[in-house]
Amino acid sequence: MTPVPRQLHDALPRFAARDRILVALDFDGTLSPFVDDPQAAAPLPGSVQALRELAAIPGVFIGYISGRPVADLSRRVQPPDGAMFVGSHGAEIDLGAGKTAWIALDDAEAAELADLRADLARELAEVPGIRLEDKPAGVVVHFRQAADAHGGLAVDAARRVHVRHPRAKMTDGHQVVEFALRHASKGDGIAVLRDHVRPDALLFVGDDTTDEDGFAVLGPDDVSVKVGGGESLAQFRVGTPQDVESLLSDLLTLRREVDRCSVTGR
Ligand SMILES: O=P(O)(O)OC[C@H]1O[C@H](O[C@H]2O[C@H](CO)[C@@H](O)[C@H](O)[C@H]2O)[C@H](O)[C@@H](O)[C@@H]1O
Repeated sequence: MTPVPRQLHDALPRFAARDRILVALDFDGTLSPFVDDPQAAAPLPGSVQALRELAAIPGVFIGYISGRPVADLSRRVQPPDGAMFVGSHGAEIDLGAGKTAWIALDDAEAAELADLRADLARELAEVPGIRLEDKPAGVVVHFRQAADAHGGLAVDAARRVHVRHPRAKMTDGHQVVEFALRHASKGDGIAVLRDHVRPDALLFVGDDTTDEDGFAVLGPDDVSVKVGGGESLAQFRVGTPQDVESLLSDLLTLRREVDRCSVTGR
């Protein structure tokens, strides 16, 4: 684990000292390092442990916010009790205690998705190393395992398909192009979590283009952290999911101290 950058290190104690804090995390590229097979992605153990221990401290709430469907995300993150989930980039919500919003496509949307998927499969049939991932309201073209030139061909093919299916939202990600028939965003998801928890401050950590919608809805008391390079609205930046482990471990130490002082009155 590497130490968290100086400015973020200075901001964490203020965040940790607020009464109610919401710790919200993206999954792929943030809690989990990227891997070739999306089904093999797993959170780093230090982050899993820190989140479990944070969740057990009064006033701390944990939320996972991902492009993955909630059913996949909630199995994969090894969550603490009481954790909340935003999946499919904001289109699915699980706040626990039956407070859920699932995607149920109507017949026209289901037919559109089936057409879109078939169109992609046809266009990509001759491109080696491409994998399609199905989601409740969309489909993802993965080219992490393709040669660079083939990745370029896959992106071109995806753009051609998009012209024929303009109702779908197309988003570029890390070695993926994603199509979705429901146009929610991680900003929408964060708004739902905020409304539910009513925290004094919120920390959101993410690495991808879709996480920018989350950073965009944060306020002056909140803390935003981008993982990796590229343009970002986030206030702070770390390099890797291993750095996120360090960040969560530091936050745990700080919040334990806040809790200890509130119990002993010192
Ligand atoms: O919002 P996230 O939790 O960051 O999810 C975004 C997409 O992540 C997954 O794809 C990414 O991770 C894969 C596994 O490491 C990697 O192979 C791929 O190249 C990455 O783009 C996931 O498969 C998608 O469904 C998510 O939308």
